Parts: sequence; C-alpha cells; structure tokens
Amino acid sequence: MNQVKLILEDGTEIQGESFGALTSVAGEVVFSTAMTGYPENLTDPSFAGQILVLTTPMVGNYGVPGEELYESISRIFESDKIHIAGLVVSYYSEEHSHWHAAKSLGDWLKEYNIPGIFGVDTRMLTKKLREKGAMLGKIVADGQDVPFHDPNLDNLVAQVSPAGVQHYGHGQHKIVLVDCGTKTNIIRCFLERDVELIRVPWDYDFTQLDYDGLFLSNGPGDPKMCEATIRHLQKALQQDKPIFGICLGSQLMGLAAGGDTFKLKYGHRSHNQPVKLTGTQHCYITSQNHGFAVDTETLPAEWNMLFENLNDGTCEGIKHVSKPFFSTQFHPEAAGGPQDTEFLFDDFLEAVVKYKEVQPK
Ligand SMILES: NC(=O)CC[C@H](N)C(=O)O
Repeated sequence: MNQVKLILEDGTEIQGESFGALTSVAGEVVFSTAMTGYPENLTDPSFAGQILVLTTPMVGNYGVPGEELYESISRIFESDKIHIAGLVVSYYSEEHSHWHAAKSLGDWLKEYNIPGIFGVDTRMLTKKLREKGAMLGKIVADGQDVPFHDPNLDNLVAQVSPAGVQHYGHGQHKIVLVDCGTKTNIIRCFLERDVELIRVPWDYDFTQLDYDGLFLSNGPGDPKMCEATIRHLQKALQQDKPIFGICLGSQLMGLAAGGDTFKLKYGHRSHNQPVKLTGTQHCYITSQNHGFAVDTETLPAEWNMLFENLNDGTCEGIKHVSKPFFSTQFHPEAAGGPQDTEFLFDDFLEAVVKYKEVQPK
C-alpha cells in the first residue's frame, strides 16, 4: 500500500493509505454525513473542485454499478464522470458485494485519475471542519506537492455545463433547463412527467426561446460567478412564466431578484437535513449539498423564504409573493437521499398548466 497525506491549510497533516489514483490534488475540503450514495455523490457536478470527506465509517463495500443509458442520459449516475477532486474515508473496502456492482470504488476512481485516501479518522477531521469551517486542502502522493487552490475563485459552472443545446421527451409542457451542472435525476424527474425538455448551457440566452416554464439547475462553486445566467434570469423575472430553481438555481434566483448570497461556515451535505415549510409546522427531511445560501434579510419585499433549515435557520428556498417563481436550496430529486419532496416537480408543472390556461390561444 502506498502512503499518502491529507494536508489542510491550517497545517494539519494526516497520514493515510492510497486507493484510486496515486496522484496529488488540491481543492476545498468538505464533509458529507450521508451513509450511502457514493456513486451518486461522486458524479454530482456540484462537487467539482472539492475533496470530499465521508463520515460513514465503511465505504466501497457495495462497489460501483455498471452504466445503463435511458433517453441518452445515465440511468445510474448523476452525470457522465466523477467530479470530486479527491476522496477521504475511514475504512475503504476494495472487496464489494451487490447485485448491481460492476467494479470496485478504487478501480472507478482510477479510471478518472481521482485520488482517494483511507485510514483517516474522518469524524475527528469533520469536527475540525465544523469548528474552523471548510478549508482548503490537498492530497499529496509520492511526495509530489501541489499548491493550495480555492476552487470557488474559478468559474466551475462554465467547466461542467454542456457546450450545446439538447432536447429530450415529447410531453405537452416545454421546459427550458438551464444546465449549470445538473444532476441527471432532475432530467429523469422531468421525463417521468408530461414534459419536453430543452437543456441549454449556463450562459445561453434562453429568453429567445419559446417555452412554458424555466428550470434552473444545481451546480458547483460560488453562484456569483454565473453573471450571464443571472442577467438572463433577470429578464425572465419580468415575465410571468413559471420558474423553479434547485440549489445553485435557488441562489441564482435570489441574486437575480436583487438579494445576496453568502458562504456558509461548513455547508450542508447529507441526506437528513430537516426543513420547515414557511407558514406551517410541516417538516421534510431532505437531501442537501451546498456551501452557499441566500441571505433572506437581503431579499426584496416581494420575495419570501419558502423553506427554513431547522438546524441552523438558514434559507432553504424562496418564493415570489404573486408570481409562480419558487426555489429550493435542498434537492427534491434527491439521488441519493429521501424522495419526500419530489412533489415539488408536480407543483411546478401545475403552475405551468395554470400559466398556459390564461394565455391567448
Ligand atoms: N448543489 C448545488 O447546487 C450547490 C450550489 C453551490 N455551489 C453551493 O455550494 O452552495
């Protein structure tokens, strides 16, 4: 086994053993307390630039499934490659057993040249990240040092967004999906409904298109990097066509509305985040992966908080007071995680139906 090191910007150095690719990387070190779902997490484009620490003690034991396509998108993964910069676990199990497994996690990481380190006390590391906040860090292999690098200073969305426009489905409602790094399950959730989907790059001027509803996807990095999307969105907010945003999409909606976003100390990454629907005592358990949030205090008067995080009171979605515009900071499409809020896709499409009913034929 090759020895590798995890080094944090505060000087912490942790020795561990290598799995996956034997290579050095730098990134932002973040933790997730989700107990399952590494094939989904690792392919979620929102993790681009991040070294992911998993607190669940044993990782790899169910292997990695083989790929299957559905309407030219993956049926299994959340995008077509691994997006994390590196992986940190406590116990790595090369041995795996699952009816759907096609390879080990280590072999999968090697395919994409992504390093993993195991034998790390990930719960001690997580306590440190909770106390000091998410930190820059690096995995150093073979003594080949690399400089620290803050991925939030890069336009990561431009790196993960597709180059061209793609069409899916033949349903009645024409939805434009602005792809800032969309998770595939968002596309699957739409295709299970009565939708024709037009998937466009992050900086595409969708205001030129003929559509019934607009969807803003999740994506990596600081939402303020997406100036072109915010500019186009500001035009869409002048109209009355329904708009739904998830995660980065929620932050973009907040910024386009005139509000501000800020970086959370260490973010929310897990499958059991409680959120409360404003005006009710109704709590949903949600899947989350974000490091930024909308500052509710900065929202203009015609916008309200739609969901609130019950752990720390931060904004988990916003809503316009009269127009059909709403968003969630959490992931109603989950994958992995609880699917309890998938009904929000139906709520959005209901708003689309209502909007179309009042349009002149
Ligand atoms: N999953 C996402 O869309 C994340 C949004 C943003 N990059 C954040 O970390 O807050």
